[in-house]
Amino acid sequence: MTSKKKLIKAEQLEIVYPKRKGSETTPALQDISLTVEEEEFIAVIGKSGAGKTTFLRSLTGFVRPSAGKLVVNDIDVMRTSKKKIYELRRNVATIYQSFNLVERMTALDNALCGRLGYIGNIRGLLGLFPKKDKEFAYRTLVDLGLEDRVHYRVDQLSGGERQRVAIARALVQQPQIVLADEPAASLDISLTKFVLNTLKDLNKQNGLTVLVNLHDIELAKMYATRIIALQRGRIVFDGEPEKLTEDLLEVIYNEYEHGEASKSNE
Ligand SMILES: Nc1ncnc2c1ncn2[C@@H]1O[C@H](COP(=O)(O)OP(=O)(O)OP(=O)(O)O)[C@@H](O)[C@H]1O
Repeated sequence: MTSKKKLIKAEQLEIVYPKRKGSETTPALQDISLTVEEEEFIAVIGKSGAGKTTFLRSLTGFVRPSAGKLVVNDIDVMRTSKKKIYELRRNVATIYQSFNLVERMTALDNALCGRLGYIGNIRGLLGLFPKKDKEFAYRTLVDLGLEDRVHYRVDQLSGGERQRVAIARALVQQPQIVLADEPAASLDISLTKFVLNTLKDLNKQNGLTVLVNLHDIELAKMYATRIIALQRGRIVFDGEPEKLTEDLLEVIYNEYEHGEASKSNE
């Protein structure tokens, strides 16, 4: 049996954001040690502010770790050159909570942006994408149910349609890893499942590695083969979904309520 490639290796990773006026500096992430192998489908869960987005952003060098070690796709994110970071971002696509689309461009042109890492910004700005890239972007939008929206400007699309354009752009990139930050946020449940099914199919059929931040525990359990739970920047669970107990979920999601309750009982 061939062993799977380790795509992400984090060792005692710590991330501290610069201090804001009048606030204390507490690490957004601390003591994060984990390994992600190719073809995993991981859901990252935790309360708002637990560090989920920070973790995903660190994987493509958008947030710089303060301590520890982080290697993604054989690139040491903390010590590498800008050129290598761009190379990394070509192989690791991100679907953002806020989509990050170019509003005045069409769905097709936004999807084509997924090819920029391959042809360069200048050719991209001039729209000099190879025919096969254009066909691929078109097909991907059609597969995501946007056939009659391909030539619409993004600012004319609904939230769910924009989300699908953002997914198309990520898939057109043909990445090894997809990071999805709360892809369910602006979608109704049937569209959410459609998006997660799409990622799951690519995970199973093409070996795509997926890390997805999810608020919805039921969806996390339904789709992921591994769940990582964060609480105040630390990993409090990392394992198979069936091992995540109700008791632990209660601790992770109701910590503040319990804190308040215990204070009022003092
Ligand atoms: N740019 C920033 N500057 C300073 N602090 C930040 C910044 N971004 C996030 N934080 C802080 O880091 C912590 C983790 O935030 P993060 O956005 O990673 O959490 P999250 O689990 O993704 O939350 P949500 O589910 O609400 O998106 C929070 O305390 C947040 O206030």
